[in-house]
Amino acid sequence: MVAGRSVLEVASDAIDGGATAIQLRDKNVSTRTLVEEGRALRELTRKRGVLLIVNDHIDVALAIEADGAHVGQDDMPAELARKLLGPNRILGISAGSLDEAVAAIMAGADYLGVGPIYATRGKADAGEPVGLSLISEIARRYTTPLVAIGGITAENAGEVIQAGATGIAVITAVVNAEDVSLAAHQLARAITV
Ligand SMILES: Cc1ncc(COP(=O)(O)OP(=O)(O)O)c(N)n1
Ligand SMILES: Cc1nc(C(=O)O)sc1CCOP(=O)(O)O
Ligand SMILES: [Mg+2]
Repeated sequence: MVAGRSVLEVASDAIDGGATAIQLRDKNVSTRTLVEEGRALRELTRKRGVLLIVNDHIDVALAIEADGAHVGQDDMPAELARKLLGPNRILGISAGSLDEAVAAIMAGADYLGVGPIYATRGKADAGEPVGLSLISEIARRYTTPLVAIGGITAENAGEVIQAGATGIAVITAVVNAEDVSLAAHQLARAITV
């Protein structure tokens, strides 16, 4: 459940609003439950033609035939994640510094999750905001797609894209919204150039 709504309902409404990828990120459930959520999301995302990425759990990503997985600096090492996922699934890797970005690109990241851009309530251990300059710095040097994350709203999403991000990843501004579909729509509009 997310803010009183099922994971499936939130994802479906977000897709209605324009989300092009859904990340299954649930820190508080058993692997069994994660697989159940993942299977339901796989069916939904296939039907709706959007990507499904599993956070942290490469085994679950493979088990539910997700499009890919996302790992951070404390998760499965990137090289092993790539090996386990194979060449065809999407591998996203978190980067909170230029050094981490370079290492992730060398390890075979298909995209980088760069953040936290702004202060966030979506991740307790996210650390201090890195700001837009890290996005610009990575974008100047590399062509790997950059997904900006952390404190992103419809109000600041435009400047994040202007700085060089390819896309945005959002929790609070979507899942806590009264109207999830409208919130996703406003975010999608804010990043449409
Ligand atoms: C798109 C995207 N970017 C970054 C993260 C964060 O991953 P991580 O640092 O492993 O932190 P947790 O999400 O696992 O708490 C992400 N999930 N997605
Ligand atoms: C899951 C996550 N990862 C981050 C990072 O910096 O890697 S920030 C974050 C939380 C994003 O939530 P919100 O959209 O509510 O700020
Ligand atoms: Mg992680």
